[in-house]
Amino acid sequence: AVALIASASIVTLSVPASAADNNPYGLIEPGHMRVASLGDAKPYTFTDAAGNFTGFDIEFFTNVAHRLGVKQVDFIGQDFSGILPAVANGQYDAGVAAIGITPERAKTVDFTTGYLAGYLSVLTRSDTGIKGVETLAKRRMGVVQGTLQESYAAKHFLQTDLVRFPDNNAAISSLNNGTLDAVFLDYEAAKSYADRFKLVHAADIPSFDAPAGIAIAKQKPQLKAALDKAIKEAMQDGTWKRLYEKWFPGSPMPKQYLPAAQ
Ligand SMILES: NC(=O)CC[C@H](NC[C@@]1(O)OC[C@@H](O)[C@@H](O)[C@@H]1O)C(=O)O
Repeated sequence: AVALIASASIVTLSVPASAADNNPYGLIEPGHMRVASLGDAKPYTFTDAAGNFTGFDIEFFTNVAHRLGVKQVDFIGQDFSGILPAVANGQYDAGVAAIGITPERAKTVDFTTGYLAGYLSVLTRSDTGIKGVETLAKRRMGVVQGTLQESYAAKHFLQTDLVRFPDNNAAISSLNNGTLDAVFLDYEAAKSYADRFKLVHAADIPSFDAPAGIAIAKQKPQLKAALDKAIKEAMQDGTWKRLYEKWFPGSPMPKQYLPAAQ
């Protein structure tokens, strides 16, 4: 038999050096970042009265992006459950919204090093009699789809009716109109909604094993390395501490993000 020797001609598409140079982080648009975030997770990420995104995560990320030389950072509101898939498919350069780093989520996206560790909190009304997690049985509790609160509640609050919502606002309005007995969300957001609507803090569950990180698409090692470096710099020069005190006044401060003793 005649052996057909296939001559594989290897075509190397050489990307012009300039293209690689002016977009080392593989951004959708060089020098510009499109970031998926939330409008209703005050004080982490939210839109103010003028419709501008602000909050701890927003200001911290913007500071970090500027350290990468990225001048223009645009935040776009998304339902939480849509953020990671949209970051993974390149619709956004990053996802920033107090997104806890977990092995499950790291199958879809890559995360930077963590920048915020805190609690998951149960929020209720003063008339429900809910005092702690033991009093959640047979009650209706709202969670935002795709959050750690959803997976934690599904695993641990087996006697509780879980109702899934696209965002915090929808869940909180159901709590306020009485169709829910509680909502399970992040500690600082719970505090903000409690102040605004005279709601009551019922329980805090530590989530230190899943600190919030910046979500980026996989296969972007230069972007990840640059973001990690900038995050560490922002912690070391006291930026992180200043922003934490600005947005979470009076809250216990995790030690691991403070300037290391020189
Ligand atoms: N913005 C949201 O609704 C995110 C909800 C939820 N945040 C959990 C968390 O990242 O919030 C910030 C810190 O307290 C972390 O320790 C915590 O895991 C999550 O990642 O699912």
